[in-house]
Amino acid sequence: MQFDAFTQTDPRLVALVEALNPAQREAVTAPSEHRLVLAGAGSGKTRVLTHRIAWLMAVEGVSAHSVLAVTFTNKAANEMRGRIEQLVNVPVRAMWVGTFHGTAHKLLRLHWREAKLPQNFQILDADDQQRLVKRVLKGLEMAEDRFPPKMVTGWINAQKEEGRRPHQMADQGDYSQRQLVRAYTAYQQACEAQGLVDFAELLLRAYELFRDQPAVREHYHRKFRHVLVDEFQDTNTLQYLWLRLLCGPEAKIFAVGDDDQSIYGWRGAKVENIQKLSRDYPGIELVRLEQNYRSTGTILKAANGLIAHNSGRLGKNLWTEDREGEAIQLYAAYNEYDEAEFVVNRMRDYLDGHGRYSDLAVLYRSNAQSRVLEEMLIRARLPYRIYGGLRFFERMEVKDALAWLRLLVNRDDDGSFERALTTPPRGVGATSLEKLRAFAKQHELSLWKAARSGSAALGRTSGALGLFLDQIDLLDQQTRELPLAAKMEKLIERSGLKEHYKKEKGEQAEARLENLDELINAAKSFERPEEEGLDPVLNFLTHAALEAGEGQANAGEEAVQLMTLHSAKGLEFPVVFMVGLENGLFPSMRAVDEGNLEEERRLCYVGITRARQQLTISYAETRRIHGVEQICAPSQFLKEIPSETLVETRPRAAVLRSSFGVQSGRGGYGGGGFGGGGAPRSGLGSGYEHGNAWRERQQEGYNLSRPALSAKMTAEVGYGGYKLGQRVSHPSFGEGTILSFDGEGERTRVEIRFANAGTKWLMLAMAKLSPL
Ligand SMILES: Nc1ncnc2c1ncn2[C@@H]1O[C@H](COP(=O)(O)OP(=O)(O)OP(=O)(O)O)[C@@H](O)[C@H]1O
Ligand SMILES: [Mg+2]
Repeated sequence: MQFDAFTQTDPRLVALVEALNPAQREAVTAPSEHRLVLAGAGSGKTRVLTHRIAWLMAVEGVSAHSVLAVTFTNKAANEMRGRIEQLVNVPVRAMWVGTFHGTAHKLLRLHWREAKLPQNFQILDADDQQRLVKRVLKGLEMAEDRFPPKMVTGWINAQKEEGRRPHQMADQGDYSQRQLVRAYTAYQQACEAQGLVDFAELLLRAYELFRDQPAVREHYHRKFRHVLVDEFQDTNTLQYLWLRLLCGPEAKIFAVGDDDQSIYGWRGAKVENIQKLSRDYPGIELVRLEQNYRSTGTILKAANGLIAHNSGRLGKNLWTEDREGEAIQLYAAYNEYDEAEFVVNRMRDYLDGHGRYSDLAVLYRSNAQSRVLEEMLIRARLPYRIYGGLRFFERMEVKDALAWLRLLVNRDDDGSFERALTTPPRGVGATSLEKLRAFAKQHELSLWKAARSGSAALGRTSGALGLFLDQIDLLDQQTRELPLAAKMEKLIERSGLKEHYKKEKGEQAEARLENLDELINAAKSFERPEEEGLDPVLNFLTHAALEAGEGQANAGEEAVQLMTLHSAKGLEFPVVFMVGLENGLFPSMRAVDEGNLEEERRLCYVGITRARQQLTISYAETRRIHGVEQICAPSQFLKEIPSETLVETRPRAAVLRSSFGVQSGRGGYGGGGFGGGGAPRSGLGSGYEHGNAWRERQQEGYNLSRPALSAKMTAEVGYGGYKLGQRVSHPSFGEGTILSFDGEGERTRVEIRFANAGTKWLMLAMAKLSPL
């Protein structure tokens, strides 16, 4: 049916199609055919999908029962349902809208018998799954060091995601592979026996249900006449196979996606599914949307320019009618604290102009980056929410490591005692722990004291426990004299936590290890000399406890949003900060090593295109990694973004920043050595001014290394003749590089990274340095 006929008859339908451009309208109102909407970010794909459903219901008389819509997150599913209800003005509870996992779960609940599951089957979450795999490995006498449970779990999940069952792999591969298949078989048997279903199994079971049960398949073939999928580029092999099975001969597929936003290849997503879809449904109508409605001209130009560096794209041309808008602000921070402070200051400026907290989003590559941002947001009393994740000090691995530190400080802290005793696991089981608890309670002792009592009542437990107690005492002795960060580092190593999380493998493990490293960085920042007199360990633990309970906004409350670039997919915000654009961080070292630079570039494209009006990009010239200040090179993506869309922002000379010892060395450069300056100040960012140094540097080929840059930016300033980036020699510590200064006059302190003695703060006046 053509929309024109309706525009005159029903005002609701007028509204439905009026808010669409001709290409979108065409996609929404076209007769039912298979359709693939392939279009760039912000071109209205999700909007078209939602309107399509509303149109089908309102005009084509399609019942809510016969629609299946698959989205990427539960949140997106809820929003989509709400939007459709608004458009058609009736509740659409009967409609199936959800994620792939959610839909599979629903099907298995409804058809547990055909799926050969017990009616009350339970979902195994990632932790439970891991534990079960561990038990299975033990039963098979497969050594944990050769087959770490985390690795085996990951392997099993990957098989399931490719649709492979153990029997299909029998007698294949080398010895290790055959052992893994043996573990998969036994694990699967254990799940079946106990009525347990893990996440990957949800999808595989649902797929097999459709494959093996013609009655079920045909029922859904009759039911679902319209199957709509958002973010199609990130479907994996099994999801695609399942979609194909779900769609009967009468069903029409409506898939929307963007090959330039495929960012889950590392998790098995196959962007090739886009071509596959065209091959498997030869008559499929391809729709292209080219007008972007989200971002300003400048932001779009930056995104287009960046993504043009990828090869093998399906190609599209995205434009906007929107005004050019402000230039993208680029900020070269001295270090991560300076970067976070800058972000918070810009947020304050925006909020002063009566903007809302929820307009603001900070996007980062790695989860661990949130810590410093959180610290600054809490200080600035800006409510924030971590979208799709936990606050830094609430993350499991961070709490695990802190439990060990707490226990060193206070052996009678029962919570920390239990946590440290059981993570990493050391063979003290639940029954033994129960016995210990009972004994402690009965004698009114802490768990530590109860365990130390060596009571016979604790039975066999005492062996493993005794070892643990001795380990804690020994660690305490060994680390007593160490500075806080070194102590933390040693604890993370010696407790076995690092090894424990390493075994997990994959992106998740990587994130946990990064968080543990970040914890060492956090500890380092508590070694500040100005806080001498206060015990840094206690100070640090108090800080961690307080931050875990502060700042985060409650659900529904207005808040600034923090999230990884991956979780930002599909979302949009008026003001976006993309932080940490440094080689090694973004693009991540791992991605580059593994040849996934193009996926990283797509991730950057996703980040840029989340912004509606303002985008600020930043990188730090130095960043603490493993507690050591490292000099960073700006991300290669910065070079790939058209330079005319960027303008460099820098602190004004008058604003010598203060609060975080390590960063105020930056004070030197506001005076002017760095680049051209001279550009008019923008109305935003009152403490900052904008220059065209960036452009000049680009013209220079932008190949200055960081030390060269640092030297350049401080060329005209310095403390007592010393400059940032300068090489110096110290009578005891040897040669090093100046990283920052703090304080003034006689009280000036200098931070130096020594080649053989680590990084140290010294009083400049006393330090007996000589320039090299
Ligand atoms: N025809 C239109 N008129 C006005 N606004 C529109 C139109 N089409 C889309 N928009 C708006 O543009 C923004 C981007 O739309 P949408 O989120 O649907 O894009 P998308 O293609 O799904 O983006 P992404 O690739 O990031 O998922 C939304 O705010 C949407 O409401
Ligand atoms: Mg979308």
